[in-house]
Amino acid sequence: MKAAIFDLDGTLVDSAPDIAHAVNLMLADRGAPAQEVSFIETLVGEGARMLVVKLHRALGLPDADVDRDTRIYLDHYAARPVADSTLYADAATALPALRAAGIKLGVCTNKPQVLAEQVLDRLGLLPHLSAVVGADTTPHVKPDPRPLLHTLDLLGVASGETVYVGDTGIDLACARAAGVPCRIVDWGTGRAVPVEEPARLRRFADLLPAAVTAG
Ligand SMILES: O=C(O)COP(=O)(O)O
Ligand SMILES: [Mg+2]
Repeated sequence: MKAAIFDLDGTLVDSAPDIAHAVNLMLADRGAPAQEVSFIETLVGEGARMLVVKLHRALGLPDADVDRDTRIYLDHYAARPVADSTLYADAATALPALRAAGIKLGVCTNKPQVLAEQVLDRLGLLPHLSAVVGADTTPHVKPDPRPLLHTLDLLGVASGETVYVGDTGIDLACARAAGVPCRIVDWGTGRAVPVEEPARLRRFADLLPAAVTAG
């Protein structure tokens, strides 16, 4: 394996508290009731616009307001992107170890690129990454395979030489369409995704070549 590419929200970063904070500020702006973090977390993974589409459907808010409310939500989020977000599992130690083992690292997320880079920087992961591809880096978002294929290009690796690590069926579908092996994390929303045991990832260090040889 020459490279490992990670999804961001729900995979590397538990960003649900900050996303929920921004969503609830947007809902307050329009006089709608605040929602639980655990509910908002289930709406994440298909990009900011789809989050707002799903929220509007659940709350009976008009579709016509989706674009405006997406902008308001993203403005709130960009103003306070990393107040309560934390890294999942052993991300802080395993990513430097993977890089030290000569494995190229990238992120492919449906979060806007600049916001993704800010979050990754504040949580200390950005220096370990050779590529960050976001929702607006290419004209496409996951599950379209093209953002992931673009990440492979930036890393200079082929689909069979890498692994994509994610937390949703969107990530699985994207990886399958790109011909990239996929692992689904065993935390957060990843737990609800039905995958065979070999595709399950319990800690990032299990991606290390030594962990593979040790069985
Ligand atoms: O849906 C989003 O905004 C981002 O989600 P992702 O990092 O899991 O792709
Ligand atoms: Mg995710």
